[in-house]
Amino acid sequence: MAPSLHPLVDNGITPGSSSFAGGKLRCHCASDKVEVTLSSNVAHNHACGCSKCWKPTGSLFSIVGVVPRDAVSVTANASKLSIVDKEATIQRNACKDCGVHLFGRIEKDHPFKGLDFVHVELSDEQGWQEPQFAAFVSSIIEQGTHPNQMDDVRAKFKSVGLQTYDVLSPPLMDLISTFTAQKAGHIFSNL
Ligand SMILES: N[C@@H](CCC(=O)N[C@@H](CSCO)C(=O)NCC(=O)O)C(=O)O
Ligand SMILES: [Zn+2]
Ligand SMILES: [Zn+2]
Repeated sequence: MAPSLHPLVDNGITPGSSSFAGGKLRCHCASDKVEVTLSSNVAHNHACGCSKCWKPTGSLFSIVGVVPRDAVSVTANASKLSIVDKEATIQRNACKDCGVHLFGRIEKDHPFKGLDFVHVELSDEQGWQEPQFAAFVSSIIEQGTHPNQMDDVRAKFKSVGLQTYDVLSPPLMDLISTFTAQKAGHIFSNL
């Protein structure tokens, strides 16, 4: 049987709703769940194959999107949260008991500072933006996927309509490079 890419991808993509304005994320604990309330839908939602993003058990990919950090509030059991790696660019706040990542925040100077990374599958509401692309696809090899499986993985994403990238999508790569160029003194009008 083919390995699961992610439950939100394996059987085809369900479109989200453009009028959806957010909802609640909850960790996997049986009781005293950490709850995070989002007052916005996500953007740039994507499958991520990197080793750092939280994935459900048995899945090769995470599904992760961004929301403005002002749209994120911890509304229950905040004391169970702990930062996985304080040195990482994205400080992933995980539940100490079940390990689920509730939100990832960037504190350092970075093109994505101001955006928090979240996993919409932690919500039981419908309407979240559907995955738009697959990122860091080759990174799954670093976690043990055999290189000869990569054609199948990329073909599966293609079959559900998702483009694959080995870093991020072109719009996000352009944002990163624009930030780097501005730091170097380039001035772009009409951005
Ligand atoms: N091959 C590495 C890649 C790790 C990586 O750079 N991950 C990206 C994407 S996370 C969501 O798209 C990143 O921005 N990381 C910053 C951070 O995690 O702090 C691997 O697989 O580990
Ligand atoms: Zn938990
Ligand atoms: Zn990732």
